Amino acid sequence: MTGPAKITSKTEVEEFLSKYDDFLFDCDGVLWQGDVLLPHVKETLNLLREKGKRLIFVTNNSTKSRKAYTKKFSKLGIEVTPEEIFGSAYSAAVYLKKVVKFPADKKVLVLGESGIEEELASEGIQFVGGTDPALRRDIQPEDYDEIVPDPSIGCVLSGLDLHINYLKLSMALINLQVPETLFLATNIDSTYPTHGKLFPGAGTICAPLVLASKRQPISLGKPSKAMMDCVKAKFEFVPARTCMVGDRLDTDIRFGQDGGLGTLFVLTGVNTESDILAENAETVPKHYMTKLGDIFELLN
Ligand SMILES: O=C(O)[C@H](O)[C@H](O)COP(=O)(O)O
Ligand SMILES: [Mg+2]
Repeated sequence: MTGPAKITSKTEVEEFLSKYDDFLFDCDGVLWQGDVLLPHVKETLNLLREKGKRLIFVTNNSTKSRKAYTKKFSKLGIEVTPEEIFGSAYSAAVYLKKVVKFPADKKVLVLGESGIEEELASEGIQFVGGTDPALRRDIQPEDYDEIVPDPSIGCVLSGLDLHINYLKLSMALINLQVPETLFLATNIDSTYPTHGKLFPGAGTICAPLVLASKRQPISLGKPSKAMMDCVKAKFEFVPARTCMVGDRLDTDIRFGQDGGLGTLFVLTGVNTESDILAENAETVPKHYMTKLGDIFELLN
C-alpha cells in the first residue's frame, strides 16, 4: 500500500481540492481543541465555500446537539446550519426512531450530556438519567435495594458523560441484565482530544458496563456503517468525489475509507505522523497535512 501523500505546496492543495466536491469534517482535533479554534480554520472553511464546495460536519462528540453546535460555531465566528451537522447523538436518535422504531411508551436510560437528550427529544423519544441532577450524587445504602430493573426502560444509551458515577453505572447495569434492554453507544472513542491533551473518551463510559454485563453496545458513531448509511442517505454525495477530514485513524479515516470516500488526515488531534507512516499502519489516509488551516495558508 502506497504511503499517504503529504500536502505541502500550493499546487498540491489545488490538485487535492480539484478531486472533491463535498467535504465531511470531523470536529474535535480538526476544527478546534475544546473551545479554541485551530489556526486558519475559519478562513479555510470560507475559502472552500467560495469554491462551491459543500461542507458537512460529522462529529462523534455527543455532548452537544446539532442546534447547540450551531451556537458553538457561531461563537467562533463560523456560520453553520443544523442541517450541515451530523453528530453521533443525532445518529443514535435517528437509529432508535427509524431503524429500531423505539416504542413510544418506553424510555431510554441516558449516560451522557444534554446533546443526547435534545436529539432524543427532537425525535419524540422519552428518556431518563443523563443530566438529571438527582443522579449527580454518591450511591447510598438504600440505593442497593431501590435500584431494580425498570420495565419502562427499553434501552441504555451511553455517550461522553462528564458526570459519570457509580450510581448511574449501577442503574445501567441492572437494566442491561434484562436481555430485551437494548445496549447502544453514540460512539466508543477511547480518548477525547481537548486543551492539547487526551482525556478519557466516550468508550471509557460504556467500558465498565461491557465488562460487567458481558454485552457489547451497538455504536452509532464513526466508523459505524449505520452512521455512514444515514449520512449518505441524508446528503446524497458521490463517495469518490467526497473527502473525509479527520484526526483519528480508527474512527475518521476508517469511516471515510469504509464508505468509499477520499481521506485527509491532519496532525492536530489524536494520532501522530509516525502513526500514519508506521509500516504496519492498518488504516492509511490518502492525503495528510499538518493542520487544516494549511489549505488557506498554502493558497495565500
Ligand atoms: O470521546 C469522544 O466522544 C470523542 O473523543 C470526541 O467526541 C471526538 O469527537 P470528534 O473528533 O469526532 O469530533
Ligand atoms: Mg476528532
